Amino acid sequence: MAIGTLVLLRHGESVWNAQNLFTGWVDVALSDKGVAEAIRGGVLMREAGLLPDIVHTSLQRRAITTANLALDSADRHWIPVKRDWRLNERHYGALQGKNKKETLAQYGEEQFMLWRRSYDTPPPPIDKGSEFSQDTDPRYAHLGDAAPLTECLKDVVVRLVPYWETEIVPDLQAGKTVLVAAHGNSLRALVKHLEGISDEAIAGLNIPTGIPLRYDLDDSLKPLTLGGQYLDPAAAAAAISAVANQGR
Ligand SMILES: O=C(O)[C@@H](CO)OP(=O)(O)O
Repeated sequence: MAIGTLVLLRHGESVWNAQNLFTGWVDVALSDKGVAEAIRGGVLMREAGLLPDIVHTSLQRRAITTANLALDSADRHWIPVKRDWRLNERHYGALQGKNKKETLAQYGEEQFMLWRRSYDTPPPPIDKGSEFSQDTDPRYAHLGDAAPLTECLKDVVVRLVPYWETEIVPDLQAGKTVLVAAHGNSLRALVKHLEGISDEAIAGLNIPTGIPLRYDLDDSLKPLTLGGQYLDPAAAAAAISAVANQGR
């Protein structure tokens, strides 16, 4: 059977995206704009005839709500769903809850970009028990000491690729159209793996909120079109530069 189609969807704008705060594992809701983006994402899928057979989401509200809204407007609200922490946003450590602009002003451009976009420099770990820590969150209790207190993108690749291989690839190999509703950095990690992007070049890749990104794959799961295809390329281009310039 031919390999199925992969559709990546970053959640719609969250209330913390709107306030320019580092978010990571903090479970914030979509903003009104994010709700509209999610609904439109589903309309774009429906108009493109790209109808998911199964959806994979993180354990975070902004991705789950986005998937629900998008699938509802695509009339695919009834498909099976799998959720896993491995699709979560990168844990942003002690930066969670901090304003990006203030962090840039306090630490300078080099440190700020090292924390945001370097492949292997994690922010300082979050203190357990602090306001924006998830160490007592029941949805991560099964992780025990393996629950991260901070992550760099490399850490996300390490936890995400096994989920890709064991849970998502079999769905694609069964010929399904697979929607992955996740986050800016977990999707950057997945695209890095899919396209074999170098540790340096991945710093320049940003993913916009709420615009489905289609990947057609060959038999060895390599993308037929590098970069995939956004269902609204003009909106994606504008939103990508806005993500890149956050903090400024
Ligand atoms: O704050 C976050 O969790 C992420 C995504 O919104 O931010 P950034 O793009 O700065 O990695």
